[in-house]
Amino acid sequence: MNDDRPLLSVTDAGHRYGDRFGCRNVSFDLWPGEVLAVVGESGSGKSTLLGILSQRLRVDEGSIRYRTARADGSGGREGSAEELLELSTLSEREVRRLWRTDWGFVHQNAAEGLRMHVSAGGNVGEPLMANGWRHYGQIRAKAEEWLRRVEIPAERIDDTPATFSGGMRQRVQIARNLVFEPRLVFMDEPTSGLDVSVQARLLDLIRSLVAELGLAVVIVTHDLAVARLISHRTLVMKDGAVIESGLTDRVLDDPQAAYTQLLVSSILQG
Ligand SMILES: Nc1ncnc2c1ncn2[C@@H]1O[C@H](COP(=O)(O)OP(=O)(O)OP(=O)(O)O)[C@@H](O)[C@H]1O
Repeated sequence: MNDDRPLLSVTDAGHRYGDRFGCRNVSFDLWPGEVLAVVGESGSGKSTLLGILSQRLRVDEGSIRYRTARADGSGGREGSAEELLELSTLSEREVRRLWRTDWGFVHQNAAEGLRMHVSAGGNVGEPLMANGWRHYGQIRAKAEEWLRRVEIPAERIDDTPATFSGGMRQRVQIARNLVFEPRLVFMDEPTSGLDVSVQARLLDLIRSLVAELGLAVVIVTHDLAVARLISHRTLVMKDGAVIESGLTDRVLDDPQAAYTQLLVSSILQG
């Protein structure tokens, strides 16, 4: 993999709801292996930004380019064939292919990212089948391996996520999203709503898997502690615009924008 060029290049991107912008003039590059946190208060445009990056929402302004390693169509996976895709020009089929081979999405609500009444093993095996795996034993072995990696006890492989705790569901969701070796993973508040101790363990797990696999991640969170723990760089959003960005430690330890200073100090005051 050529790591010297960004995987994702966002230039002045925006999305409009009617005549109002949900986010606007957003620019950044994301490299393989890099975790970018998007923080800001409710209504600041975080979900809208995640929406246009992941092609769930239309890009009304600007450009989002993604560097894929795999040639489109019926051909094999000549990993060396790289292609720079302008997301707004892709067909639905091309976007679906990216979801199958390149992109993962970890939702806040596990029910959106999992099939709650399919076994944990089935949830993790499905993306492999979508990528052409046919041999049942191999699929099952890979699902077992991934459930182990996310610390789900082997004896729970045939149980459904509906019977799991919140933390376990998120871990299955992570396994389902990483098993096919994506290059870019979107995460929308993946740890909120969980107990603090469960949250800390899950963040640790995410951090180690992301480092091990060299994934690029865009994580939306309203929790600066999450950004601190997991991200290399942080974008701070307010009223649909990026008001500050930089290395996470710099942004949180030495915030330049008055709004970021306020965010950081409100956390310090508890
Ligand atoms: N479907 C929609 N229709 C109209 N306006 C919307 C819609 N979704 C979001 N907005 C508006 O766009 C702006 C950004 O919202 P967005 O949901 O992206 O913020 P957010 O930072 O993700 O908030 P939260 O943390 O509460 O999810 C807000 O002003 C919001 O009211």
